Amino acid sequence: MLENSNYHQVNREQLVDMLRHYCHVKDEYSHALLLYRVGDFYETFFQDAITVARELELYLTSKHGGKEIGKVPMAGVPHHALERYANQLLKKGYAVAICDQTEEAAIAERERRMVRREVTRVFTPGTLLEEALLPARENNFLCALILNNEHWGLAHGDVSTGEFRLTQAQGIDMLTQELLRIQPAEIILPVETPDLVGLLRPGESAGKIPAGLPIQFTYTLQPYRLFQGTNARQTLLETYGLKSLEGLGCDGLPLAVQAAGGLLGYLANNQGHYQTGLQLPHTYFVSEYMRLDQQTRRNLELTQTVREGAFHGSLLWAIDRTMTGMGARLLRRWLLQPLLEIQAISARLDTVAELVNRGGLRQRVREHIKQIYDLERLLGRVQAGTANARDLLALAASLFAIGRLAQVLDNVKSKYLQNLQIVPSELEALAERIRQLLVEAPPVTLTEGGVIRPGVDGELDRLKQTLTEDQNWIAQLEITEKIRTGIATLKVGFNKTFGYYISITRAKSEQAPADYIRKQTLTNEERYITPELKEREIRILTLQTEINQREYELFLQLRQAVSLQQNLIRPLAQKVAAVDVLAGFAEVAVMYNYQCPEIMAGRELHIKQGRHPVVEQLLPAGCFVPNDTHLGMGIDLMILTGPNASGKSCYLRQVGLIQMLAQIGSFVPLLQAKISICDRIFTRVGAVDDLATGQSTFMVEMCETANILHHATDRSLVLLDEIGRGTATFDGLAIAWSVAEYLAFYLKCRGIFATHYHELNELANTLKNVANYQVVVQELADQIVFLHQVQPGGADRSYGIEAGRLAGLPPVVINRAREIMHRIEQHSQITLGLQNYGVDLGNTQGELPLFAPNVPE
Ligand SMILES: Nc1ncnc2c1ncn2[C@@H]1O[C@H](COP(=O)(O)OP(=O)(O)OP(=O)(O)O)[C@@H](O)[C@H]1O
Repeated sequence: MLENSNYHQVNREQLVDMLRHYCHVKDEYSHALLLYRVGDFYETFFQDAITVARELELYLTSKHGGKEIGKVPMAGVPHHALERYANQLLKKGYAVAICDQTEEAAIAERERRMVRREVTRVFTPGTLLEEALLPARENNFLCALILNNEHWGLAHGDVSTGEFRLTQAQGIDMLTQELLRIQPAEIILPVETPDLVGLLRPGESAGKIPAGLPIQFTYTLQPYRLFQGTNARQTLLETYGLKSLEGLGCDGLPLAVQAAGGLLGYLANNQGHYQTGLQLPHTYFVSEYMRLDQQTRRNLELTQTVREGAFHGSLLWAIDRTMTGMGARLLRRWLLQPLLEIQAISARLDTVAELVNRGGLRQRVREHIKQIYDLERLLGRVQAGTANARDLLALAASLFAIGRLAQVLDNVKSKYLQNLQIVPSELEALAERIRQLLVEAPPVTLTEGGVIRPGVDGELDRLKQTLTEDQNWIAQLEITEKIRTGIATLKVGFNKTFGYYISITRAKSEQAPADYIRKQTLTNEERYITPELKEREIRILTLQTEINQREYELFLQLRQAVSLQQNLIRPLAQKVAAVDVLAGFAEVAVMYNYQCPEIMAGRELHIKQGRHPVVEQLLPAGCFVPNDTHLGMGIDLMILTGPNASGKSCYLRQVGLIQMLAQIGSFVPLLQAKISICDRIFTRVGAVDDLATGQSTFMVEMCETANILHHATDRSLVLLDEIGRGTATFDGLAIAWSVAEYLAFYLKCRGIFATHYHELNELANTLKNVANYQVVVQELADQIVFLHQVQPGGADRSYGIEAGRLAGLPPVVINRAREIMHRIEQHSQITLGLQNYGVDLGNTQGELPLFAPNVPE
């Protein structure tokens, strides 16, 4: 059977009709798995069957392919379980094309031909609209990317919400970081060679995509013509009915325009009758936001924890109190794109402050927001033509809820709240129209009637009136016929095959009047029709079809009316999302006693009694020990020492997270703060082998450190935890020392350097902008008590041996270690070198001093 797995190689002339058609469709959708409707199943054949059976753990069977051909592989899924199976395939990075029967099988059967089938939908990971396939609180982005040497253009859109953004910049590294921030479900790349067009699942793209791009995403290779300059520009202009691109802010960004054109072109080609509902694109620049590389996003555990990759325990988990999917998605974006402008941050902070100070207002705002559905996704379905009556009712209910929200905002002061004071009257009217038109609890399907209220459409009411009359006539028929025939057991019934009939028991069938036409004989009864009954029946069926059609028409008109207002609904949804996020910030601030930071230009970072936002929520209430931080005014670099598990890493991250929170416009976990804007936060935390790229722990550490030293500025915040641990002690110390020196002396960035090399405390003697801090512990006779307090001064020794003792190393090992330690300290060249290292760096201008090569005689 496996010899027939390649559909390209079978002789199509010899195939049975259906499989020939399958191959024909497959030619067009070769990049996707083709699920082909046959009766109650979606079947796959040839290689697709083998793949689907393997991926979904289905039974691989076979189908007769033709006399000369024999069996071909086949695997299928029941039609009602399509979404579930398609979802599994999509998660594994496949595209799935659905080829449906587009007419009643009975019609084709009657005409003795094959039932008509065509592809009605292509699911690709980045073009999903189906609610069941999408995570509610995260975006599902489709990216399009074009490279021109070092320059690149990037467009990303979410067809389920309508968001669409463009940018252009330089440098593959920056592009990679941007992709890692967006976490696209699918990336479209142009290729010149037509036979390469297709889909590369995660991990399959190595060597097939430009070097340096991350390979963990799904890439869809598409013909270059979609991206070609004039084509792309034309696609953009036509899609949005524009004359020029000037208003979009991307006119001078040819690569961004090409990427956007490529993305729209791909959607147009792939979405069958579904339309793209992407809103007008918004142009942004990476430089508008604080730059965070993937390493820092990961180390600060912004959206997931390092160890388990879990949401629980991440910063997002700690601060997300949003109540709508729109708010949750916006918060994620804000978190990964902290702001750089004081004014913009202050606008958010002012709103949070107002909602913190006015508790009643905050509660009312949140109450109303809770009643608002995911307007962005509802609108996405409206645009795609998949929204049903329930969706429109949810949309109307949301618009009403926004109206009520507007009313509680009548005397607010902050910008974000004022933005929601007025709901456009067109939208109020639209919500009213939806409510008046649709019944309260409509069915999911749209073509079987029962959707539109009585009294809203004269035509529909007239049809329904006639239908009722006919139905009443039939209901009466039983009574009148009983009287006419004198048969008390006479009944009027209905079945799908014969329609309405008059039923008389066999015993009484003799008494049937002459105008009764016998239709069916059963064991105990005879069934009849009369010409008039048949006529009424035809009328009823026709009326029912007309009513359903009219209802559907009215619904489509209503959906169209909603669609026409998308330019009013979308911005309103975004305003609601922003208030949802900010009201969530206020809620967190009140719950955990966060304070408003004073945001400043310059380099100052003053934190009084700062706390780690996540650890404090994970520890029992009141257990977290707050600590101060002062950087940027005299002291730029803190050398932080302290025993294992004393809290160094926690403190380091806490400072980074407070800085982050301030720049996304949230209150911060501390007593008082002055926080200056950072251009970037860099982190080097812990050591994890990067097995994926085959780098050792130490090499990963060095690469990350090199990246920091190349890119940090005096406006950056650098958080380093344990540099130089993965090599020999002396190498490690030497590297740690020179890195710290470079940061403080050359770069003058603000930073914290946590280390077990207490020798680094010597640096503070030579560099004025370096200060020593330690996390203090209390040493009792047989144990160390962790106080988690950060205090000025350096630890004069490390506590590694102590930690070993607490962990249960045998006493003989511990004692021997102490002895060795003592001897090393006495004879160490490092100690001697540091002791003799006497250049006053504080007075040195612009030159980095050299170590005195002070080897003892
Ligand atoms: N300020 C604090 N208040 C209360 N508990 C804290 C505080 N800081 C840290 N802890 C607790 O101490 C534990 C150890 O902290 P952390 O991992 O930061 O230590 P460390 O000094 O970096 O250790 P190592 O040097 O072994 O990496 C944390 O998991 C946390 O539960």
